[in-house]
Amino acid sequence: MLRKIFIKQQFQFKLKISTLSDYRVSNKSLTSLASPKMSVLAAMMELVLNNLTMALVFLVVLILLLRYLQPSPYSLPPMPAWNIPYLGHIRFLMDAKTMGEKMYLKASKELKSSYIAVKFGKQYVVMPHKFEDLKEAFTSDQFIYHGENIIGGITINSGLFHDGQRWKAHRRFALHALRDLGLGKSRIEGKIQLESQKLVKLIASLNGEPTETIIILNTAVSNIICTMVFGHRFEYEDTLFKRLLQILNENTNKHMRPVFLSKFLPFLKYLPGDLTHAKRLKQNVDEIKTQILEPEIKRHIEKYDPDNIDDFIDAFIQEIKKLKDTDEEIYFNDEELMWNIEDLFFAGTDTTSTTLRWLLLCMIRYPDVQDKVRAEILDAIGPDRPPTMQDKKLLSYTQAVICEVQRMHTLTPLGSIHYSSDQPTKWKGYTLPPNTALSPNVYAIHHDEDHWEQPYQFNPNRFIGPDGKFQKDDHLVTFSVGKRSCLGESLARMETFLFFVAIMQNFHVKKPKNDPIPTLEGKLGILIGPYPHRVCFEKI
Ligand code: HEM
Repeated sequence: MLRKIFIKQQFQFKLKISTLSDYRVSNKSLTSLASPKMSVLAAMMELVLNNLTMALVFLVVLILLLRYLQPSPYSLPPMPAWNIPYLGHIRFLMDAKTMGEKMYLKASKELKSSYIAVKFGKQYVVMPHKFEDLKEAFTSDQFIYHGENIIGGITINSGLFHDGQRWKAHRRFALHALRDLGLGKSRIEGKIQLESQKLVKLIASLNGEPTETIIILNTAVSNIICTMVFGHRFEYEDTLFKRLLQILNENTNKHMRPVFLSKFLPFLKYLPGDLTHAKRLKQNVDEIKTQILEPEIKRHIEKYDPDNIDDFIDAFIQEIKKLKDTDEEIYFNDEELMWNIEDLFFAGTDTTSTTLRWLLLCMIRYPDVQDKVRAEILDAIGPDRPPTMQDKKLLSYTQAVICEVQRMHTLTPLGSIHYSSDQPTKWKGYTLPPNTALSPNVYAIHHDEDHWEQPYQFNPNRFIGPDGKFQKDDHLVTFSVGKRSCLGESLARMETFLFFVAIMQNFHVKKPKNDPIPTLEGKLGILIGPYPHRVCFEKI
């Protein structure tokens, strides 16, 4: 073998010499002016110069290749094939219809591992596909970060979605403030009841004419956040309010997904135009800030009365005053207040209204289920009395339907992305690189055959226990788990229940006679929601 290599090298050397002598013969201008030794040197120089570009390209490729092949001090869970150098598994991001959840599930099955890793650009992402692994990861402090908020080169500021001390201070404050303002108590329940009666009135005024549900449901749901944050609701025709809803809707459905994707492929921000939608998102956020939030905050500061804390803004102003000259002062000022309100609107509007839209769509697709829900409601509370949270225990089937819709139509199939710290992290025997992302495949968890019987079938009865009563299931992780789980979970549950029951108590939900049957496939945005479709509400 060695001999073969030696002969090959001798042959290549001879070839080089002969190439040089050929070159000397052909290039007379050089050889005629110099000694034979000099002419060989000059020919070599020219050859090198002529091939310098090639050599440079070769060198760069070699360096990149060596860096790519360099053994890593880190180890990762099994990775799917087709990891393109420097781009990674971008094929998983290419599906225009889904977040790739089904492809990751397929990869996890092929790799025979319930957790896998993928790479986008330089970013490693670990993906648990089982409830137990998600719970373990999110209830520890290992993946408690949400990562940097500089996206597409633009700072998208945030209080409640931030990290470290700032996030802790804001989350603690928001939980206390929302509780003191009546979350979990009858105060907020009364406001939701009032809003649901307004919604019922609005729907009744349509006289069974077909309507898109996005606007009316968004209006009702965001009025609850307005009541909590600003201390007042808006009339449905209010121009400013309509614009606020339009912006919120645009951000969730058009801008937020490309912005989040650009977190993984940061080079996109160098391309011309606004490919990442970051500029448009920022423009919208700024409009909400200047047109709605700043005037509201100003109004609250002017009328502030410490003995009359009515809403979230009042409570925040009180906190600013309380924490003046303390270490936490930096987290409580007008600017931080603004970001906290933005977060509450962003997190608390489309999530709840999209859940309600899925519920109504499923009632159209499963009329027997709709009839059973209505029969239960009418039997328990009759046609006139507005529902209360006390009625929940009487409405087991209705609760089961809500859970089944949340399971089948997961709003966030890849959950919310968390990150590890800036140090290597030990996880399940692997050493993950600093700032590894963790994105749970919630779709896979909600369709796990080892846990759910016939997971692809719509069957509310899976949430009914042997005693015929509603039975909750921890594997339904709509609001996530752990320290970063949804801050508005109890509000969202209350809203979903009270709005849904009020609609079912008053109307038959149908598709318009000549419209096609609305699809159960989801439309991709930052959440997965139903495709636009029209609904007829027939008064009972
Ligand atoms: C059906 C409605 C809702 C759903 C499905 C939902 C779901 C979620 C999910 C999956 C997360 C991510 C948790 C994680 O990072 O592990 C989250 C976070 C959050 N949600 Fe909700 N949510 C809903 C309604 C609301 C409402 C009404 C509010 C506000 C009042 C709200 C406020 C928040 C906030 C502030 C966070 C960030 C928590 C943190 O990082 O500490 N959500 N939500």
